[in-house]
Amino acid sequence: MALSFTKMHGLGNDFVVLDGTRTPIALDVHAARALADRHFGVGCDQILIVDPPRRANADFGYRILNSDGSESGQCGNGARCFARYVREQGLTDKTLITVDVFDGQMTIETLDAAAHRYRVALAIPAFEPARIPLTGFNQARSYRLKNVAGRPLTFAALAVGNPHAVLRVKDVETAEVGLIGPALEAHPAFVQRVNVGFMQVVARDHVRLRVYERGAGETLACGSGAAAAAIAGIEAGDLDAHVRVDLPGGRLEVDWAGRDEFVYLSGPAERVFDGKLVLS
Ligand SMILES: N[C@@H](CCC[C@H](N)C(=O)O)C(=O)O
Repeated sequence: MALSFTKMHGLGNDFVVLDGTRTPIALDVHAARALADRHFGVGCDQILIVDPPRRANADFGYRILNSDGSESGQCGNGARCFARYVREQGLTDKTLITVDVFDGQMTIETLDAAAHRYRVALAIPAFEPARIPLTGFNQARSYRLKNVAGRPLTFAALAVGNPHAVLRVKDVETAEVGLIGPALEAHPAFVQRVNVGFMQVVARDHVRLRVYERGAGETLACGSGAAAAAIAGIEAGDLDAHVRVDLPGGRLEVDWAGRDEFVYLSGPAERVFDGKLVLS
């Protein structure tokens, strides 16, 4: 049996995209890991599956699997690639699509089809610890853990469909991403693990960011991480409502008008190649 796929990326955060609208796609942890493996498989940070909608008002369903086989409720860079994919595969010609994600819905707008730029209304951020989920704390602007990889750590925490911790650093280049990232990702306070962002504030409308992603390690860009970092900075009073986020793979734009509002993420979506997997 052969399975068609498309390799895509958003600022180097790379994906294998599969169409599950015609034939249902079930990938267990082992199959997902094998597909995402950069040496023995196609290789990617995440696998994105386009599903039929789960609710009457949606156009599609969206499943996201990390390279370690775990499932996530959100992938911002993937959402832009998703929109490009469904249009180019002829699955829709809409310029505004509504997509069912794990625990909600998001809309994705084509800003410029020729330049492949998209804007995603990602989620209304959640700050309540139970919704992140983060245990052992009451809701606060910042949280402190005494010992993460031997260091005391202060961070903001929120969910935008998936969980994020955001740490402030002086310089993203020298941030201890490889040490703190995996230690906080797996800290027992985050019962479903967490994506860990390291944010350097450059100006009120500009940050630099690196993200150690849950289930994938450090990536060249993380869309939901960019949104979470901008929100954390806006909540702290250090950033304005429009933020340019520079990641190792390039720039994303985030807009957030405040509590109870959707956060918007804008950026590119690139198609790399199409292929066929022969499944034994
Ligand atoms: N690359 C993503 C986030 C993918 C999921 C994440 N690793 C998680 O487990 O929540 C993005 O662009 O948002």
